[in-house]
Amino acid sequence: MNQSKEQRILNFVLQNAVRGDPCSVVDTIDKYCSQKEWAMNVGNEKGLILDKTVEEANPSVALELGTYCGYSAVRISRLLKAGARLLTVEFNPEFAAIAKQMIEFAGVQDKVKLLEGPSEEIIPQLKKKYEVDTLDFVFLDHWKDRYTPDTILLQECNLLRKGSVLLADNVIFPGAPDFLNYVRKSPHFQCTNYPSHLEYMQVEDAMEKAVFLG
Ligand SMILES: O=C(NCCc1nnc(-c2ccc3[nH]cnc3c2)[nH]1)c1cc(-c2ccc(F)cc2)cc(O)c1O
Ligand SMILES: [Mg+2]
Repeated sequence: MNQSKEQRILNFVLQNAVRGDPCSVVDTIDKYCSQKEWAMNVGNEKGLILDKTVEEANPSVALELGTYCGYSAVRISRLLKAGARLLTVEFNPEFAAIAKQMIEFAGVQDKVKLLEGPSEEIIPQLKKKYEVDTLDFVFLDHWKDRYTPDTILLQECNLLRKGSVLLADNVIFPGAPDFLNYVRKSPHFQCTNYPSHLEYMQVEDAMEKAVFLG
């Protein structure tokens, strides 16, 4: 049975990155995906925007929607203060299995909890089952048509507080036009756009930051 692209990415990391070193895992994935096979990791250019936004928010509890191979889970968790945690949601069991190994190899498993299932099922469980009060930071990088319904669901579940930071990937390509419309028109969000490029390509993309105003 031939390997999946995601398995090839993981194998390249296991053979070329430094175990327990999140930066080397991130750099090794970027090396593979820019030189060998494109993959939908946030990448290094948008990754720097992600880094700055996480550092500014300095979250105690962060949520990621769309784990994929775990690139941004490793990237985010390497910046978390002691005791802070990242919950990351992945729908696809094959991706989740790869991400779990990627997270463990990077040595960030104590900061990251990987939740398998659809976001619309997991978000309503965060308070009771995963002991979340409110979320300080949310990275939206899952199916682009889920950004808006899940942003509404987060509010309905009282998971956002004044100052909660949402950061959305791919608002230009593949695009999340309804999400941009929703947060920019809502009186409950203060939005900032960060023009960038699609990971490993010269195609225009952007990230959108939406701070919840309560
Ligand atoms: O689809 C993307 N990302 C989503 C993966 C995912 N990984 N997990 C989920 C999930 C997780 C819980 C969910 N709950 C309900 N749906 C769910 C979906 N979705 C994506 C696609 C591209 C892309 C660009 C150019 C192309 F030519 C083709 C593709 C670029 C990107 O940066 C992306 O992020
Ligand atoms: Mg993305």
